[in-house]
Amino acid sequence: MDLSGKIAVVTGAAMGIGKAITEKLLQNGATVVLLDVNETAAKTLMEDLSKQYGQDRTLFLSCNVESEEQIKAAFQKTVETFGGINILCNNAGILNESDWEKTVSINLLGVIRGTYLALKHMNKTSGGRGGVIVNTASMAGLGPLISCPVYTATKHGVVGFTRAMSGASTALGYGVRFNVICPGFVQTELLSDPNSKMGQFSHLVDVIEQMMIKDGTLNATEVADSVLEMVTDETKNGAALMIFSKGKQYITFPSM
Ligand SMILES: NC(=O)c1ccc[n+]([C@@H]2O[C@H](COP(=O)([O-])OP(=O)(O)OC[C@H]3O[C@@H](n4cnc5c(N)ncnc54)[C@H](O)[C@@H]3O)[C@@H](O)[C@H]2O)c1
Ligand SMILES: CC/C=C\C[C@H](O)/C=C/C=C\C=C\C=C\[C@@H](O)[C@@H](O)C/C=C\CCC(=O)O
Repeated sequence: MDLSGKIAVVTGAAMGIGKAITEKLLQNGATVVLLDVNETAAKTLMEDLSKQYGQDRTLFLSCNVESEEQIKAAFQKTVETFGGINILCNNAGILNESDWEKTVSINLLGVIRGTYLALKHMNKTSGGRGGVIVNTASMAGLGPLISCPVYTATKHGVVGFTRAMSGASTALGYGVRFNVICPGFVQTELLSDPNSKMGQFSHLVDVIEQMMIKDGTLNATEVADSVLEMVTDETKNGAALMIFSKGKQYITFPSM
């Protein structure tokens, strides 16, 4: 897929992996709509992006992925401004084992909500352009992080939802590809002060620290490179890509 003229929406775009995905898509010719709740970070980023790419290839909309109303409005504004949606990156996510219901609401329900609302504009059977949706899971979506059981559950859910949506989209002729990225540890705000995010499991923080020492960490740009691959490679549909400091691997799942 050539990204020139394509319209992308990225959630959680103001910082970390979402910011890197945004920059990567802009570098490759797309127009990007940034959705985030952190208006301060977003506005600072937008100043930089506008200088680098011009005013007409980016738009920031304050949007909480927990809100159906806010996502619906953001997608409507996107279509009104740029004519449609070709690419969606459901990236927004948190790690909070204390407020685990919020973690589920953002990490899993937010991905489902964003997908279903975007399909109203992307689904070819209802007048959409088709395109691709790439969801951000985690390596914790492939195997358990024992210090973060709810986070693990949300990311397993994102992997399963993405793969099922890929099958449904193909079977129903939506013209929309679905792929999921499963990064290891990435140097972002989410990884800061892990002890404060693990709630009743904070005594297990040393497990995480040992894993980070053993497995190393990625930078957000390395993750964004993999997102670009899954967006542009039109053979990728239903793919889950594990990304770790020593490389990346497409996951083969048991055939049902
Ligand atoms: N950092 C890691 O080690 C790592 C590894 C694998 C997967 N991930 C996943 O990558 C994604 C991005 O995380 P990150 O590491 O860049 O974290 P981050 O905290 O740096 O960035 C997350 C962004 O999402 C935004 N956000 C949070 N809640 C939101 C909401 N309700 N609505 C809209 N935006 C919201 C934040 O404001 C922030 O800009 C998450 O889904 C996370 O689970 C992170
Ligand atoms: C505090 C969590 C920080 C970030 C979450 C983010 O999504 C990053 C996840 C990175 C790696 C996840 C790895 C999951 C591995 C599982 O498959 C399993 O193998 C780990 C289980 C126990 C690890 C014990 C050990 O190997 O030492």
